[in-house]
Amino acid sequence: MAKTLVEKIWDAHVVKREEGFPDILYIDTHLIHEVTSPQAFDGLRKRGIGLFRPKQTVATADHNVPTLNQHLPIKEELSRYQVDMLTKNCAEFGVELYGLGHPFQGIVHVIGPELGITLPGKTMVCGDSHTSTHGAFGAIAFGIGTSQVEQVFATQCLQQSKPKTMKIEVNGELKKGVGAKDIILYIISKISAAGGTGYFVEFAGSAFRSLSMEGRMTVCNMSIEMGARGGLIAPDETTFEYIKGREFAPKGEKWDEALAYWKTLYSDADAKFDSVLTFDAADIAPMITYGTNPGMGIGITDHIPATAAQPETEQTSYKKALDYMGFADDESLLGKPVDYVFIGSCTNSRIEDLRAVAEFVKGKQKADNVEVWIVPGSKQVEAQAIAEGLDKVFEASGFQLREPGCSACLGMNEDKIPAGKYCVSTSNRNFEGRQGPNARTMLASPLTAAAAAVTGKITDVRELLTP
Ligand SMILES: CC(C)[C@H](C(=O)O)[C@@H](O)C(=O)O
Ligand code: SF4
Repeated sequence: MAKTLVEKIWDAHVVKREEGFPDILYIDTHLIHEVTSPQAFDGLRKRGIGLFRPKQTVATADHNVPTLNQHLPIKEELSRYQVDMLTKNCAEFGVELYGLGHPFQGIVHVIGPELGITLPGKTMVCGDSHTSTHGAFGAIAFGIGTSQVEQVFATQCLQQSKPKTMKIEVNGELKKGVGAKDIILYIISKISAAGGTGYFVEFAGSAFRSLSMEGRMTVCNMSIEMGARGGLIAPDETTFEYIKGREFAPKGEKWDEALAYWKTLYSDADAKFDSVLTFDAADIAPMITYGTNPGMGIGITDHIPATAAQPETEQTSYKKALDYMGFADDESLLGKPVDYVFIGSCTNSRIEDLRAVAEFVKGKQKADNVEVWIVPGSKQVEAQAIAEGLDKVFEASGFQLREPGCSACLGMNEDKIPAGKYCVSTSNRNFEGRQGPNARTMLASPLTAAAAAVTGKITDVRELLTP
C-alpha cells in the first residue's frame, strides 16, 4: 500500500500495535535540556531505576544559560540551579552532557543536526516543543511533556497515537529578500496558529527543495506554531551532503547502508494525506508579525488587518493583542521605531543566518536607537562565525556577538527585553511577555531584522538590497 513519509517512519518504529490503544513507538534519540528533565530524573530516582538506553540520550544546557561571560558562575539563582541540576543528573545517570564550556554546547535543536545526531528516518523526541526542527532531515521529531521524558528514559519508547497527515506544498521561486522564515510566517498567517492542529505536516514542493538544510530547519522549527504535532521534509542530496562527515554521522560501510535506506524515505506518489494545501512562492513577501501569536503576520508593506474583519468570536482577543503591541487597525508597520533587534534562537541562529546578516550589514552601521544582540545557536556556530571573521563585521557595525543559548527567545535567563520596548526578533514566538514582562515582539527573518538594526525602524529589506 502506498505510504506517506510519516507512515513509513512511524510503522518502522512501532514496537506494539493493538486495536483501540495508542501505538508503542520506539524512540531512537532523546534530547534533553535543563528545563524539562529534572522531574523526570526525580521520577527515576523514586522508582530506583536508571535509563534503559542512556547512550541514546544527549543533553545540553541552553534555556537558562547567560550569553555573556559563560566562564563565570551563573548569576541568576534559578538559572544556576537548573543548570547545576542537569549536570548532576547527567553524571548520576550516565548521560552525555554538552554543558557550558563544552565545544558542542548550544541550543538543543541546533546541536543535534550539526553533530550528525539528527538523521533521516529516525524517531526523535525532546521535552521541548520545537523538536519539530529535526524533521527537516526527514525524521519524525516532536516535543513531549516531562512525564513522557520519564517514560522514554525508562523504556526508550512512547505511547503515541498515529497522527493525521497534512501536505503543504509551496512551488515556484522565491523573490529577492524572501527566505525560509518568510515562507513559514506566510503559511501560518494564512492558516492561523491553529491551522495544523492534530496533523503531522510534510512540506513539499520546489520552494522547499531549493532551501538549504538551515532553511528547512527554520521551516520545520515553526511547524509547531501552526499547532501541528511536527513537520518534516523528505531527505534529498542537500540533506545527505549536509550530514556527511559530521561528528556522529555514520561513516564508511555504515554510511553506504544508511544512505541506501534514506533514499527510500519519501511519500509514495499515490500516498493519501488527510489534508493538502498549496501555495505559490511568488506570492510571498518579507513577513513581519504585528500581534501576539505567530499567525498574526503580514507582508512588510501590508497594513494591519482591521478588528472588524476578524471572526466575531475572536475580535476581543484580537483587539487585546493590538493594544498590547501598541498598534491599531489598518496601520502600516513601515517606519515604526524599534528598540531591540534579536538575531538568534533555534529558528534562526545557524551559521547561514549569521552569514546572511553579516553580508547585509558589512559596511553599514547600527542605528543609534537600537540595541542589537546576535546570539549564535551553538559553540560550533560561534567558532565558525569567528573563523570566517563575521565577528569583526558585526563589531564594526556595532552589533554584539554573544555566546550561545536560547537567550532573548524567552525570558528565562538574563537576556530580557524591557517592558514596553519593541524587539524585532528572529525567534518563533511573540506571545505576551515571551521576551520579558510586557516586551513587544515582532517576528521576522534575519534579513528583515538586520534591516531594522541599521535603520532603527521597521524597513522593507528589499529596498536596501543591491539589485
Ligand atoms: C522551556 C521549553 C519547555 C519550551 C518549549 O517547550 O518550547 C521552550 O523551549 C519554548 O520555546 O517555549
Ligand atoms: S531557542 Fe527559544 S524556541 Fe528554541 S528551544 Fe530555546 S526557548 Fe525554545
